[in-house]
Amino acid sequence: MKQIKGNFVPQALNNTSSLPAVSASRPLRVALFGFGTVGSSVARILLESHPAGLELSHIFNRNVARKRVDWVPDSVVWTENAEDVLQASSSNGGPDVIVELAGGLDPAGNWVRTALANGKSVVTANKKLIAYHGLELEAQAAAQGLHLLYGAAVAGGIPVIPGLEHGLAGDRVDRVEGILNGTCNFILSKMQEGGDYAETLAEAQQLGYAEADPTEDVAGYDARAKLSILTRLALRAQIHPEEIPTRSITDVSAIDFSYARDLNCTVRQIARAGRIDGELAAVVGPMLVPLSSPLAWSRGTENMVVTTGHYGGDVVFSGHGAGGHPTAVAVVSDLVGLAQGSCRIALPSTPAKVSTELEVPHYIRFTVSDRPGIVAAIAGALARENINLNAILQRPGFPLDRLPFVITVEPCRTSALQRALKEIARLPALLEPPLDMQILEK
Ligand SMILES: NC(=O)C1=CN([C@@H]2O[C@H](COP(=O)(O)OP(=O)(O)OC[C@H]3O[C@@H](n4cnc5c(N)ncnc54)[C@H](OP(=O)(O)O)[C@@H]3O)[C@@H](O)[C@H]2O)C=CC1
Ligand SMILES: N[C@@H](CC=O)C(=O)O
Repeated sequence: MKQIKGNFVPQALNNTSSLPAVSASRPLRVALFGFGTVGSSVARILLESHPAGLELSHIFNRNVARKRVDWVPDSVVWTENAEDVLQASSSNGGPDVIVELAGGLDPAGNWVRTALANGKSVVTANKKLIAYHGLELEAQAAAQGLHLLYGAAVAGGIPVIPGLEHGLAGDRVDRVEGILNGTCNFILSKMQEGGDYAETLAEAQQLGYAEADPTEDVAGYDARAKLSILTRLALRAQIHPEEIPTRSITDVSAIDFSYARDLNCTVRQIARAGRIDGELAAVVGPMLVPLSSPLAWSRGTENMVVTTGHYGGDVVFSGHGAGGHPTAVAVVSDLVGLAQGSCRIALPSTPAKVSTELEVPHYIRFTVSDRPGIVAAIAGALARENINLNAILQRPGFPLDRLPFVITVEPCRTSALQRALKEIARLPALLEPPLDMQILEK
């Protein structure tokens, strides 16, 4: 496996930009839209490191007065009027580049469209916007000889997007799999050590890792947006994020870590997509990860992406996938690329449909009011779908009126397992729907 860690600036391949480059008479003027966790870190790096060819000129945010900080020089314009900045001509003191760091589809999408329409290139970390409207926005940018860069949109500070575009364009990637949400990894890796779900989520919010609405993180919507971007760039298949079957981590509890440990595994939120028998399969959710897998070693906000290429084999990208400074590094790297006149490699992609059929082993946790015949009834429902049991695990010490136990099954088709679980869910002894998680095989 080849390891790529940290961040790198893509090599300039050609220069079709209509932007002034570093060698031009003045630096690129940069306007930040959004001065929150990532926006303030981008400002810090621009002002502390002074990357060549870049000048922070504007900061836009709603209710901007409360955002002012003394470490930003007086030359920077603070404003709460987005239109003024977007319409300001760059030949008359207006910005050359808009850095969108507010998040969400609207009004961020409109700012990006207006910026491009007014001749300004855009850098963004907004995975939701890119997952839902990236193709349209890239076409708008290209039509005007401008750039739309979003290296921070997947896996925060890890250069996965530049790595796919500049490092793996020569391969045919058949599979992409990994940990794409820092908040979920922060929560699950702390739960593995005995931490409490709600307390850890609150901590992730306080540290600026979570989305403005943390449901985006825990329900898997953030990871599925990132997976759809990766699927387009790595597998060259355009899929709508909402087509990806997605499961929340909220149903995972402490007992699942105990049973996972008995199986030499832990639990992580995994996003995976691949071509299987000519079909494109994609899924996001909590899964059992063998302790021997590098994915199990990730802690806190670490993300990890493993791509499998037809010619080059596995490549692993790892690092911090959330947090102001790591994410800002990716944003500033895009800006440095713009200032140096580098441009993205266009990776062609075509529309695809997501197959929901996978053939993988599963972990299923049942919570029952104990009575004779439950295991036989469950085994019968699985057998009717031709699903083979692998193991039955029952830890002692739980009350009989609320008993959690686990069955693992051999690789089986998703649709067959869903039919069996539907039948099992009707058993009167079941106190809650079974929790079903895929088990990663390596
Ligand atoms: N945080 C992270 O680790 C990562 C974040 N990202 C992405 O980066 C982007 C920014 O994230 P982050 O910095 O964490 O978010 P924050 O919520 O910390 O910052 C967003 C900023 O934008 C402002 N803002 C939001 N909506 C508007 C609006 N309609 N008008 C004016 N100002 C607005 C907010 O103002 P106010 O204070 O009033 O809410 C806030 O200052 C998002 O797209 C996120 O998904 C990507 C990778 C990692
Ligand atoms: N909320 C996201 C931030 C980075 O994309 C995460 O936790 O990964």
